Amino acid sequence: MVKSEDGKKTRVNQWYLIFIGAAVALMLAISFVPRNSPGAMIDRIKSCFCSQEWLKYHGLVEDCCCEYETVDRINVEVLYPLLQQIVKYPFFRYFKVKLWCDCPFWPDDGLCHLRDCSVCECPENEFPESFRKASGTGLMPDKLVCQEEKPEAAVDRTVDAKAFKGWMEVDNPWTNDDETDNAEMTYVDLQLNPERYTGYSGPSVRRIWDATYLENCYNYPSEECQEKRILYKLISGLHSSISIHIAADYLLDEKTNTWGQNLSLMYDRVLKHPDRVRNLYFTFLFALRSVLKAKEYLEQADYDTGNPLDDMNTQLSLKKLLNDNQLLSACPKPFDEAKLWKGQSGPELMRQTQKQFRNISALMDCIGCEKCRLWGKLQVLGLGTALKILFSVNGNNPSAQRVQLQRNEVIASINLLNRLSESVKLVHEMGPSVEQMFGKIIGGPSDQSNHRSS
Ligand SMILES: Cc1cc2nc3c(=O)[nH]c(=O)nc-3n(C[C@H](O)[C@H](O)[C@H](O)COP(=O)(O)OP(=O)(O)OC[C@H]3O[C@@H](n4cnc5c(N)ncnc54)[C@H](O)[C@@H]3O)c2cc1C
Repeated sequence: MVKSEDGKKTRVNQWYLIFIGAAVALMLAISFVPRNSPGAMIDRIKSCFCSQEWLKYHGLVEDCCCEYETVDRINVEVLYPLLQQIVKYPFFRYFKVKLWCDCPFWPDDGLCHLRDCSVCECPENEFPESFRKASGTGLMPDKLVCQEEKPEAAVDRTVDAKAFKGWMEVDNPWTNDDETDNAEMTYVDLQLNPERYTGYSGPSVRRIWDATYLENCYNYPSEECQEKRILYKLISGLHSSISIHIAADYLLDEKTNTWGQNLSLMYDRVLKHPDRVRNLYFTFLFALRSVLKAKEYLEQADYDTGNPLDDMNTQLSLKKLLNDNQLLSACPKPFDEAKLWKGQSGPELMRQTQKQFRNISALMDCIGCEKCRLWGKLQVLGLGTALKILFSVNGNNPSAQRVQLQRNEVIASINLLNRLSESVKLVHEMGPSVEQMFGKIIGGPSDQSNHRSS
């Protein structure tokens, strides 16, 4: 009896010890999950996160006709998946761009004014025959380009030579570049050159952003005028999107070439500043409105690149996006352009703003990193095209002139919309937890212990 009582006690003690052991093991396991791994941290935070903070992004997006919650929903359910498909088709992959940097503002910069300051391309005889054929459309002349040294900043110029057919050539009054085909133009495959961290930083790029904000939008925020505010918000929204892409695809370890997310950078540059997040949503809705307004033109445009199946799918996917019931009923007019340029000073204000935006477009030629210049030019052309669509065409007046777009403008508009859609999705999905992590738990913006900032 006693023996069996003892045995019972021993068994109870054993179970007790096993239980304690398991609990200790579990606690140790939890504490050894890499605390600095962003994924692990986000999961831990998600479990105790209260979404109150994120409520600051709710209701109508300022100056727009659509709510934050609706934007997030239609983006995740409609826009993002369709745009991701569309930009991979040949028509939207190849962008024509002048990569030389002829900075018209500060020729003594030392970075950008020299045409022979960097990469030499392969001699013609080393270049595949099929690519050489495309040189008639401007593939090869850009032999020497300027850029800072980082290898990740260089543009990969490999293209599919079948993809080029002529389109209408009409000038865009909002942009600086002459978009017509000429010897300085290069075709670039955007899929080979993702917008991501390039290591481009320092005083030369600061000068460009400063010039963009200070010289062109210097009156903001005291400026009362809505039109000026809108130009500022477009640039700020684009800036947020560029920063989100840098943070989302960052070179975490140069030695091992490890790429990943830099959450502290995402927080410091964008999420910490609610106005920058709001401007991102604004710019997204502005770009979306312009694409929806050009629906008729986009549905009928010629997407022929010599790849019949891809070209048919390009048109079908675009039609699906432009006619999506969920999108059109949730957010029929994302932005109301008819409110602008009213009153006596309207036309003069429009001329001024157009000139300012052309300056911003010209500033892209001062960017001392090829890949940044490529995406800077594409997205500024996308914004210029949105401005052209919204303000050169009067949608309520059937006799008004129909919008005429160049092929490159269409490519820029859709790729810009896709970039903004990616950024909005990232901010929506990661914003609350990243904000909680860096704003509260770690102790604020100055904490850089997890990642190196550029
Ligand atoms: C057109 C363009 C494209 C670029 N593309 C790339 C790229 O693809 N990859 C890459 O690695 N680098 C790119 N860069 C460089 C990048 O944008 C930063 O300039 C660089 O990483 C240095 O960042 P920073 O910390 O100095 O802050 P920056 O981003 O340069 O910001 C400078 C200042 O502008 C203000 N500011 C910042 N964000 C906003 C905002 N959203 N709204 C209003 N004001 C703001 C702040 O006062 C900030 O201190 C690009 C630059 C330009 C001009």
